[in-house]
Amino acid sequence: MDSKKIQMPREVHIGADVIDNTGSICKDLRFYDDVLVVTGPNTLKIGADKAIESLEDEDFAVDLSKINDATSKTVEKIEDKLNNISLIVGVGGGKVIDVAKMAATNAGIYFVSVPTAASHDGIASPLASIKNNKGSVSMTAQAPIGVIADTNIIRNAPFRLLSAGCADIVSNYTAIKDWQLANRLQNDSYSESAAALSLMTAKLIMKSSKSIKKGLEESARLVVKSLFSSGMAISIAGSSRPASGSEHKFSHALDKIAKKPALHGEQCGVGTIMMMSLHGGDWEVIKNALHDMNAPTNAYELGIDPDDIIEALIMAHKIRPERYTILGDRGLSRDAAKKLAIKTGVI
Ligand SMILES: NC(=O)c1ccc[n+]([C@@H]2O[C@H](COP(=O)([O-])OP(=O)(O)OC[C@H]3O[C@@H](n4cnc5c(N)ncnc54)[C@H](O)[C@@H]3O)[C@@H](O)[C@H]2O)c1
Ligand SMILES: O=P(O)(O)OC[C@@H](O)CO
Ligand SMILES: [Zn+2]
Repeated sequence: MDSKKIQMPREVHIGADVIDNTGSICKDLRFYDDVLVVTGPNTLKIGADKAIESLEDEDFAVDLSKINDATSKTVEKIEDKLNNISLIVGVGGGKVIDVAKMAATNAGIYFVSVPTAASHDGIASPLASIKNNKGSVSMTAQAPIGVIADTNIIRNAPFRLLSAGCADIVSNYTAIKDWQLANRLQNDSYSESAAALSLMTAKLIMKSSKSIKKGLEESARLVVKSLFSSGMAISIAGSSRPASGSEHKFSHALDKIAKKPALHGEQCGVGTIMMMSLHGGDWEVIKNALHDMNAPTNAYELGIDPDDIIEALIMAHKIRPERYTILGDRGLSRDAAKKLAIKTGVI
């Protein structure tokens, strides 16, 4: 049997105000050289400023880069700024984390993940979703050496971001069904332990759907821990298969088609409702749980034109065609796509 490599973070810090310990955590991780902090336009004041202050208090020389998207061009721009830098600290949402992770991987240096929102399960995973001229590509990257998730910042982030994180976890249900199908029909390699961890995480978040509340530290902590364990399922599998199937293809297609896409997790949640119906599963349970979590369940709540939903359903199978799912090789016809979206109340 082939050998297997599993990458995990070395230290994970979850709690109120842990961002103020960024400097000492980086010292404990044995870093002492120059550090580049990567952040986004909204997250500089919310998080990056605090991380920089803490790093400077511990005598790190800190450089700063602000980014707006997660494209391969932006990754290259960050790589160009890495002279004498031995560590990148990414402070922000999923796009910031992915760019920082990918640039550090390409440059052969380390990366610390400081999520300011619990909106996606890439906070600790060894993958980065980067857009290039072919669309979104899931790229192998180094797992962060450390994760610093400040639940005070995360609980005060717009509640929509937390709901999106829950929906990204709910999508594990259809991702696992797709993975099992690909294993049966295409002999794709499958990991029982990765699938079990991914499903257990999705079940836990579904069970808690009514108790996840705006502004609560306990809710922020629960979602961060669940995103972390979903990311660990990705680590064990060595690919995003335990957390990304047909519902993610639909979301990636919407990112290409919609004038103003919704949040990644929100789109994946709506995709899960429809893909669960295609799998013959209980899509109403998924829909009700998403509703309880305040996540969108239809085109109107996503702020997306119903015609774009249909187009994305028709295009979805062409995204990452090597990843076999319930959409098969030919995907949905226009009539079937329309029927599915109407039946599930998405349009
Ligand atoms: N690498 C992986 O394994 C993985 C997993 C899941 C998702 N992803 C990727 O992550 C991205 C989605 O992440 P996202 O939903 O965070 O999107 P995003 O990075 O675009 O962030 C959404 C918005 O929230 C803002 N924001 C973040 N924290 C905030 C805070 N505390 N207060 C106010 N605003 C805040 C950001 O500035 C941004 O405007 C997608 O590109 C997706 O493909 C990657
Ligand atoms: O490989 P992708 O489809 O980008 O998926 C990664 C992540 O979004 C899983 O939740
Ligand atoms: Zn996702």
